[in-house]
Amino acid sequence: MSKARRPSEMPEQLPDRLFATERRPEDFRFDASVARVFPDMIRRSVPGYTTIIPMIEVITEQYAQPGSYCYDLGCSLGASTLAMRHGIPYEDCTLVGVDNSEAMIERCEHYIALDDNHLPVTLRCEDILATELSNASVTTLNFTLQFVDPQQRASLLARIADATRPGGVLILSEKIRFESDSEQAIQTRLHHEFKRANGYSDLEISQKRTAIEQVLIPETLAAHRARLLAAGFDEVLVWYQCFNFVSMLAIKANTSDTD
Ligand SMILES: Nc1ncnc2c1ncn2[C@@H]1O[C@H](C[S@+](CC[C@H]([NH3+])C(=O)[O-])CC(=O)[O-])[C@@H](O)[C@H]1O
Ligand SMILES: O=C(O)C(=O)Cc1ccccc1
Repeated sequence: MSKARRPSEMPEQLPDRLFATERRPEDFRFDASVARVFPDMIRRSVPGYTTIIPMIEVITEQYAQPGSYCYDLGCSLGASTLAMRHGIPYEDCTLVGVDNSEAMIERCEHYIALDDNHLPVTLRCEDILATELSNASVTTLNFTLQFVDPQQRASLLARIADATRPGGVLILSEKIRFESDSEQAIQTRLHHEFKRANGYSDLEISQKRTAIEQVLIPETLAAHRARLLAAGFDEVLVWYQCFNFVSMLAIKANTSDTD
């Protein structure tokens, strides 16, 4: 007899209890245990995530160009990829999602297949530092650059800017740090209060903090801005901020604007 399947092959999603009991300190990794709880984890941990995702659709609709590539770098389970898919108004655009976690990409394939929009999506299980980029109109790094080795960030952004057409954009969402120690302390406390309001205990907050310390390296808004401009973008603006989480839009001017 054939095995009963969950409706439409929906991957199993669990609540995030990864840090609820005492565990030995180990660096955070995007493995299968994180992939299983990821939708719950990111929604309860990142202030503004549930607003940023639908806005990625709005921004993509504004900046996608016919016959271009749209990239979602660090696509995880495809929330930002699907937002881009729904925003792209041209059938001849190519949408590419890239993530180097096999567990994420495997589940992402299921979510893409369940979605009601049928623009083809190519998923690459690759390092975004090595993935090929060209002819881009919209590229998204939705909370991914923060996990890249700081030494590698400038060359990645330069590669993205080089691959971006005139009038194209990079949507860059990041956890940031602040130059002022007092602002850093206040914004961090507010972020932790947000997590507490979403049901995380002090133990979960403190163990997760230790686990991400060496792998999620936040930078200041000024550092992001300067590096995006040096990489070849012409304008950088913040379109969203909640506590220490921001989303920026880096724009390549239209050639007609710069003449
Ligand atoms: N060098 C790398 N190459 C490829 N993938 C990478 C790399 N470094 C990290 N990743 C991947 O980047 C993703 C970051 S999560 C993105 C959320 C998604 N954008 C969303 O809108 O839901 C953000 C977060 O967890 O805070 C993970 O899936 C990593 O495997
Ligand atoms: O949970 C946190 O404290 C964060 O800073 C955000 C986060 C979300 C998902 C994976 C790693 C970090």
